[in-house]
Amino acid sequence: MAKGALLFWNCKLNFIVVNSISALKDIRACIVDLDGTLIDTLGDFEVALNAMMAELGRPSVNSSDIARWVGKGSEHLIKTVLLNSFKGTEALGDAAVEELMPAAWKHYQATYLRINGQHSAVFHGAQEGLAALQARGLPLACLTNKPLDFALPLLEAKGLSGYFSHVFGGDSFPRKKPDPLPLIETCKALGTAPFQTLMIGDSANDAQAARAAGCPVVLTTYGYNHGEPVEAVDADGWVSSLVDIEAWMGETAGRNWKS
Ligand SMILES: O=C(O)COP(=O)(O)O
Ligand SMILES: [Mg+2]
Repeated sequence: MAKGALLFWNCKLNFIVVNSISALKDIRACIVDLDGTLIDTLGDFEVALNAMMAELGRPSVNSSDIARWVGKGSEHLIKTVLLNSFKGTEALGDAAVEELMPAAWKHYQATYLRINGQHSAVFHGAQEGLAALQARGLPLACLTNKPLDFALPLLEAKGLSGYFSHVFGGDSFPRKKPDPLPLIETCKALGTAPFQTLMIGDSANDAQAARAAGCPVVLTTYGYNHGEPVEAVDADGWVSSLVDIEAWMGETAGRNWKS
């Protein structure tokens, strides 16, 4: 977190930390990440990955490791889990993992699609936060590294689909976050310039992609940031609940900030 950042507490004791108020002045649309920002999906990942590991005769994986590895899409997650699976001292090398990938993906996808959303929960304040941004007239897009076939039914099952004019997944564009391409393409779909389009995410992936695309970025303090403190990531601000973001935009006039 930058020195001189401003800290604002609201009456519900959520908090907001702001590095750059000017970055949030001209926001005309928002891009919202999914896993770790809107929905706590660790339970779904754990069930799908462990069903896959059982099918492949590999040891199970725990949710704290998954929290460190999630965020760069399914293929990256499956490979990381396989590369870090040990039977005693026996580990899988890169070639063995590559060979297992088609079967691993088939098992993972089958279970994920079957249990999608059953072990996941919308984060406190996320739905209210989307509603407040929508009520302000801001078009919203969901941009996740999750495959689109996983993201669409999950948003539907959790009652969040209606907030988004567009939903893009990790397979919607040739490259995923932290590459800026998905953000640039999402801005085009929203019809706003990157500097007018706020990225709301939970990890360095979202922030790096936003910086490279020229979008302002706010991060949540509660998601999955590869096991690293999210406050150390280069961003324009941090929130403990999405419910506060809309108020924060209004807050740039007549604000009640504390240093
Ligand atoms: O890597 C994933 O599957 C999900 O990542 P997200 O944080 O971009 O939604
Ligand atoms: Mg995320």
